[in-house]
Amino acid sequence: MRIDVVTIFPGYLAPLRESLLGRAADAGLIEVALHDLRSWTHDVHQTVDDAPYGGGPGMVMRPQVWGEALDAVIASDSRPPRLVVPAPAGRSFTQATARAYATEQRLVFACGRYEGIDQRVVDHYSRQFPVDEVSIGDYVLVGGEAAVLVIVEAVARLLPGVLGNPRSAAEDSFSDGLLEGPAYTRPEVWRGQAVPEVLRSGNHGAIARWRRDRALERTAKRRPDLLAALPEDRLDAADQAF
Ligand SMILES: NC(=S)c1ccno1
Repeated sequence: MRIDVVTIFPGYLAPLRESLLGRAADAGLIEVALHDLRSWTHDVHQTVDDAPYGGGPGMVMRPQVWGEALDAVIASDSRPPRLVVPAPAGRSFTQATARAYATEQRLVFACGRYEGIDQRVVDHYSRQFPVDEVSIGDYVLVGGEAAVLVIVEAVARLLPGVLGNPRSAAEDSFSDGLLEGPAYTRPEVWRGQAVPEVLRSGNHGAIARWRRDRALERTAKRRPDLLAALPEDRLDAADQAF
C-alpha cells in the first residue's frame, strides 16, 4: 500500500517512520510519502489560507494550493487513490472503515488546518476518485495530522505481515463487534489480586466462554450501542443473558 500525506507540518508525521509502521515500511509492506503543501505556493509568504466568504472566525485553506498539490501528488504514482480528508464533520472512522481502507492500493491524506479546506477541493476530486471526509471522534483537533497517525496505524496493522501474530487483528476489540474483555499475565497473584481461575484451568471451552461473557459484559456496560447494533445471528443462546 502506498500512503501519501499532504500537510503544512510534515514533521508531525515523523512517527509514521517509527516502530511497527517503520518496520512495515522497511519491509516494503507500506510506502509512505510526505508532502509539504507549501511547496505548491507561489508567494513569498507561502500563503495557504484566506478569510472565509460570508465572514466568521478563522481562515479557510485555499483551493488553488490544494488543487496544485493534489494534482501533483496523485499523478506521482499510478495506483488509483482514495482521498481521505480528516475533519470533525466527517463520517465516523471505525474498525470497519479501517478494514475497508486496508484493501486499498493507495490512500492520499489531505490534512486540513484552521477552519478546514475550501469545500470545492473535495467536490472537485469526488468527481474523479473516492473521497472520504472522516472523523476519528467527536472532538476538534488543531489539524488533520493527528487523525492521520491514528488512521494509518489502524489500517496498517491490518495489512498481512505487519503484525507478528495475524490472530491479534482478528481477535482484538471490535473485530467481532464487541469490546475485548480483560487480559492477564504472570504473576498469578499481584498485590493480592489473583488471575481468574478459569484462565489457569486449561479448559479451553470454559476459557472461551468466560472470555465471551466478559466481552459481552464490558460491551453492555461501556458501549450498549455496539451490542444493540450486533446482528441477531452474531449472538448465540448463551449470549442472551446480556
Ligand atoms: N475529529 C477530527 S478527525 C478532526 C480533524 C480535525 N479536527 O478534528
